[in-house]
Amino acid sequence: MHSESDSNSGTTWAPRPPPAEILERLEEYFPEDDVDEPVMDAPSGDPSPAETTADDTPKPAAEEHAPRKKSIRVVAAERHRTNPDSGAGLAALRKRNTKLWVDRLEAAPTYSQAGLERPLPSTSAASPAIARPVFRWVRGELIGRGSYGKVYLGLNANTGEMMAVKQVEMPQTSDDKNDPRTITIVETLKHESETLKDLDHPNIVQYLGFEETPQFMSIFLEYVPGGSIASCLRKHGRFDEDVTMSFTSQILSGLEYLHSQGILHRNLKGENILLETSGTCRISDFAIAQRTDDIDSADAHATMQGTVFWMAPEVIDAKKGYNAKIDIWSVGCVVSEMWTGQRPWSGMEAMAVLLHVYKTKQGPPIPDDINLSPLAKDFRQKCFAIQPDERPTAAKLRLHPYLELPPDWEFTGFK
Ligand SMILES: Nc1ncnc2c1ncn2[C@@H]1O[C@H](COP(=O)(O)OP(=O)(O)OP(=O)(O)O)[C@@H](O)[C@H]1O
Repeated sequence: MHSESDSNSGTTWAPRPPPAEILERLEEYFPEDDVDEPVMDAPSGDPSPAETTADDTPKPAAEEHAPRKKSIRVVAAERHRTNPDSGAGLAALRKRNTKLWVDRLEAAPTYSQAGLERPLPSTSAASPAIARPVFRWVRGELIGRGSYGKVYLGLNANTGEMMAVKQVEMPQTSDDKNDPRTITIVETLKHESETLKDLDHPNIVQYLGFEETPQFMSIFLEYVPGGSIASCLRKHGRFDEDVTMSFTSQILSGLEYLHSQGILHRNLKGENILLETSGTCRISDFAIAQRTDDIDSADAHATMQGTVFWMAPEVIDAKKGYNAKIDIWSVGCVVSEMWTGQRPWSGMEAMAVLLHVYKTKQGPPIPDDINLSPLAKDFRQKCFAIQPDERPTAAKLRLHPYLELPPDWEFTGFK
């Protein structure tokens, strides 16, 4: 088994293994299943899901009744050959194809190889009437752990696509079923699924599906191999300015989209921004995201939610409510992380920060040895304006001259 630290044996800077490496050592990353056992139906001429269109043309009888069996390794290798992981454009295309494939299965569910397949109930808990879609998947090694669940590597055995599977255990005993913490954990994952399921943007982690079995509730997400901004800062130290500018623009682009959908993220921090090896940022962790009818007006029922070091003053003093501008403050904190290589308010305990921000309404300081340009200082000031209304929207902040990069700039990894 691989730990987070030893799984980076490839040539990439990314702390998680890239799909090509996983493919090479599939049996190590998916130890719970026999990846070489021929199990997947593979009628001759079956197109890869990425090429699949709604083709109802009847097949010759001989072809229809002569299924071959393929192993998961073969399916995954075929997928990787036709669609190697490379860049946001392809990734976006791949995401839509995966969704299509699930829809297609929904229309014609097949239940065959026991043990390998796990039936998916409706992608929406609120619409139980929909036929249960199926895709067969296998669970691999643990790649992350959060306060609400565990995240595993997963493989869609129908398409060969790598996934991240965020799972929580379903309560089994009557004590568990009445335990408020267990109930919260399950409800939180359902809430995250509901929030993510309709989102589609290159800077938001792509949702692929939802499953509930008697043992587990799971959501399927696109596998993002680069780790988080926070883990890359821990590994490589503070980023070069152009990388910080690029990542900030992308975070703001994802946030502009989220706000346009009436969603407040409420927990933006370096740990929750995942990276593709191409340098594409994906906002993740929608556990406490909130839908609102009007992102500009302060919600009277707002509660103190989020992670203290990234929290805006009006979240700490939530009596008057807050609006989407709390996410802009948090963006300022994430940019501080990238400038300094440290979490905001480094060296201070949560309670002290809470009191300090409540009293002073100031953003986290930048150490003296870090010289910010006048444009960077202006950007920072705008994020940490005390009055939420004086903070720019994500759409406006994205146009700040601090973020201007040469048009031919490309991410080439961390030094
Ligand atoms: N799509 C993904 N691809 C790769 N790794 C992922 C993916 N989603 C999550 N992870 C990993 O799993 C970890 C935990 O995920 P996540 O933050 O979503 O869980 P959580 O329980 O909501 O955490 P939190 O305590 O921050 O609320 C992440 O830090 C990341 O390392």
